Amino acid sequence: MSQENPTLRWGIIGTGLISSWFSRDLSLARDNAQAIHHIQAIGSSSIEKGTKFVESHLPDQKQHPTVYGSYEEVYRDPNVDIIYLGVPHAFHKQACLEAISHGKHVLCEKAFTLNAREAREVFDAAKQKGVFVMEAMWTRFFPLVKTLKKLVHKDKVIGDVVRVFCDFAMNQNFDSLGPDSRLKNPALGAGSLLDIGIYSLTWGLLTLDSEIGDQAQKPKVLATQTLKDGVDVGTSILLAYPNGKQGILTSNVAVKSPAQFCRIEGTSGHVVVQGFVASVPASFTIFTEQQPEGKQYEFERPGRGFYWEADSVALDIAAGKTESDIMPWAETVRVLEILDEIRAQGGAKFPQDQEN
Ligand SMILES: NC(=O)C1=CN([C@@H]2O[C@H](COP(=O)(O)OP(=O)(O)OC[C@H]3O[C@@H](n4cnc5c(N)ncnc54)[C@H](OP(=O)(O)O)[C@@H]3O)[C@@H](O)[C@H]2O)C=CC1
Ligand SMILES: O=C1OC[C@@H](O)[C@H](O)[C@H]1O
Repeated sequence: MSQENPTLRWGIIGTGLISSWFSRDLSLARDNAQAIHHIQAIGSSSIEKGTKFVESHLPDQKQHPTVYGSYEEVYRDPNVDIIYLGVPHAFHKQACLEAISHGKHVLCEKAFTLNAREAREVFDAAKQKGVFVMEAMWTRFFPLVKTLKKLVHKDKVIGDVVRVFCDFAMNQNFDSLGPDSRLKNPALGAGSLLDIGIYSLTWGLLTLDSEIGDQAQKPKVLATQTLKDGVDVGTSILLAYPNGKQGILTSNVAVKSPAQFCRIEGTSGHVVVQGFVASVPASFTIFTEQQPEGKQYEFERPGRGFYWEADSVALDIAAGKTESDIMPWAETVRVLEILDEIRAQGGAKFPQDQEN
């Protein structure tokens, strides 16, 4: 690691599954790290839970993080540079606004907010405070994705992209979940779409178009959802682009997708992306007339791969930026506008949609 690598001091909010994955990855020793990450503080609903989190997931930290029994104390901690939000979607807007009001930078889990209106409110606040804010759509930061985008959009290895299929399905044992689960309670943003369908949509958007945010083309959106007690357990999306390209993108909480979760079809070949699920691509294979047997590209991924987005955030903040070029504010808003349209057509509603 070079001396010039920037250092970020993180305050982790919420001690559930994703915070454990993210914190462990930040603590991983890596050869090609581009930043130094310190977990400075943990914010939890109780000191006991926060302490247990540190013991379970960060036992080897040289300097143990400060554990707070509230989120607000983390926002107030002068030794914290950036807040990582690992709480259910429904709390993202309020937590972002509170962190920003204390002048903290924010990396907020996907889905960034419940709808596009909430996201605009957060970005307006970030703009006023001049702080960095980003949706933690970590998959976009995988080296695999960067390489794939170059091969598809710049080198045109499969000609012009015509169709993209992507599926993220996993059995979440929906029927056995309690009513307070974030995967079951509409007030917590439950449903396959914001939890996992957002990845299928992401693969469609980044492979059907080389541009993102305001520069991207605006596809027509057609969608249907299967609802159980008002929660979508399955969503199917068709993105229809003005020039005829189509994305067929799906999510489901009752079955598991096969490992080949994405196929990108072009005028002179196709690419298959493989991985355990669509959030964690591991390799892809390019099939062309010249290589009908396929050429596979594999990528190393020590730990889980959350450090790629974290390094990118650290470099952006060190450069004085308030948003990422890879996941800019306009792209987060665009994704949420599409998710809003899908829900309007499919029928999944959140109580917060009614708020002004
Ligand atoms: N990038 C990725 O791969 C993944 C991203 N996620 C995203 O992370 C977020 C959190 O998901 P996940 O970690 O699975 O959720 P968990 O239920 O495992 O943890 C959420 C944590 O948020 C805090 N919390 C505050 N209020 C509530 C509430 N009313 N109900 C439940 N938890 C509450 C709790 O921490 P405490 O008690 O300590 O305050 C809880 O442990 C979601 O937005 C999800 O989309 C999730 C999994 C993977
Ligand atoms: O982002 C996610 O990816 C992995 C899933 O297990 C999880 O439910 C989801 O939030």
